[in-house]
Amino acid sequence: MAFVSRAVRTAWLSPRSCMVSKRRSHVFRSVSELRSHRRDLLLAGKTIGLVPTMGALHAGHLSLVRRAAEENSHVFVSIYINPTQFGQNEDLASYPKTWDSDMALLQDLDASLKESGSGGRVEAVFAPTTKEMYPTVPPDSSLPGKGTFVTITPLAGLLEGRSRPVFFRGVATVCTKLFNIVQPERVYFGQKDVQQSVVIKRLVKDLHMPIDVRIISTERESDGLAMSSRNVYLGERRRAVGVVLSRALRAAETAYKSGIQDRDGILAPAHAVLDSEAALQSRLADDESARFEVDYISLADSDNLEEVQMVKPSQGAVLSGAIKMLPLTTTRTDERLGQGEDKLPVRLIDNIILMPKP
Ligand SMILES: Nc1ncnc2c1ncn2[C@@H]1O[C@H](COP(=O)(O)OP(=O)(O)OP(=O)(O)O)[C@@H](O)[C@H]1O
Ligand SMILES: CC(C)(CO)[C@@H](O)C(=O)[O-]
Ligand code: BAL
Repeated sequence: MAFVSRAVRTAWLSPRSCMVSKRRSHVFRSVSELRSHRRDLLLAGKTIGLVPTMGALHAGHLSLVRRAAEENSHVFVSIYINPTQFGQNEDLASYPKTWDSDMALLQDLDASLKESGSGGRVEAVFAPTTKEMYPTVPPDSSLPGKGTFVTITPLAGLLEGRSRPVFFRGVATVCTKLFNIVQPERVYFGQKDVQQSVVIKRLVKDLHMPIDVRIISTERESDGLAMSSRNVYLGERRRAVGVVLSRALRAAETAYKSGIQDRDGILAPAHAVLDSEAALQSRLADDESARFEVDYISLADSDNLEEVQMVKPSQGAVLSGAIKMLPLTTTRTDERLGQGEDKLPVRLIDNIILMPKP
């Protein structure tokens, strides 16, 4: 049954929460209420797994929550679209918000955890206001920017950081805040955002945070596209072409698995897949093509994400990439468009870990 704390809290309002078989869970908006509840749980000997998210939940997020429930008695999910990680020309304003379905998904998952009778529960959602998260000065996405920030160099400037210069400063800062507020035993992040996972591990190590960082494998659509909240921007045409990134990385992985260790030998098949798809799209008419730009294809060291020329079989490496699906210039009335009618560019990222070989 639900833990009763002194904290003021809001029961989830979905009609499903009225069903007897479901447990009451809590939504915290303020730091002080959450802390009070967390203290009670600590005194009761409970363990907390935190899953930080920006909402618009999908099966990838749920796999993190499920793992957290296997390893902790209580799971906290944060839902907060953090402004400081969005550059000034990025999609902060249009980032998908699906609060009701997020709550329903978490509640259904909690009900199935209860039914299975094993593991922890989805205890609480932390959905703070921006004033609560940035109490002193309004969040700033400019460089150098005003505020209290956590920066991790040079790691945060590589790969994603080259195209999104404030991204990891924002992520490291907001995660430090979340970790300080929730004080979880364990935190759960997705492999899909591989550089983010390396940044978080570094943050926890360098700032001596007593937290275990767990990285959970990427959930994919049946054709291989990595699930992502931003996929809702992809209508059917861009969605079909977007899988090219995953195909390209798989081709490179196949080369590695066949025994190739040098950078060019591993990456050439990935570039061949991307070039051939780009050529195909450029031959199609504007109302049939979905064009994209390749930001990077990287073969890097798994600890510091510096590019490598050779993969040492004993160490493996990280193969990662990013492409930008360009807005459609001409749409047809007979096609299904994405959120925003395919007028927004969409950045897709993906990666594969090249495992060390025995
Ligand atoms: N397909 C996935 N499989 C496993 N974990 C995922 C997947 N997608 C996202 N995550 C993880 O969920 C957490 C929250 O991510 P976030 O809310 O930004 O969702 P997202 O799908 O990555 O959205 P975005 O489109 O912003 O990249 C992160 O740790 C992220 O790595
Ligand atoms: C970790 C995170 C919740 C920080 O805002 C975000 O970057 C995300 O959802 O991956
Ligand atoms: N999934 C990482 C959050 C972002 O891209 O802003």
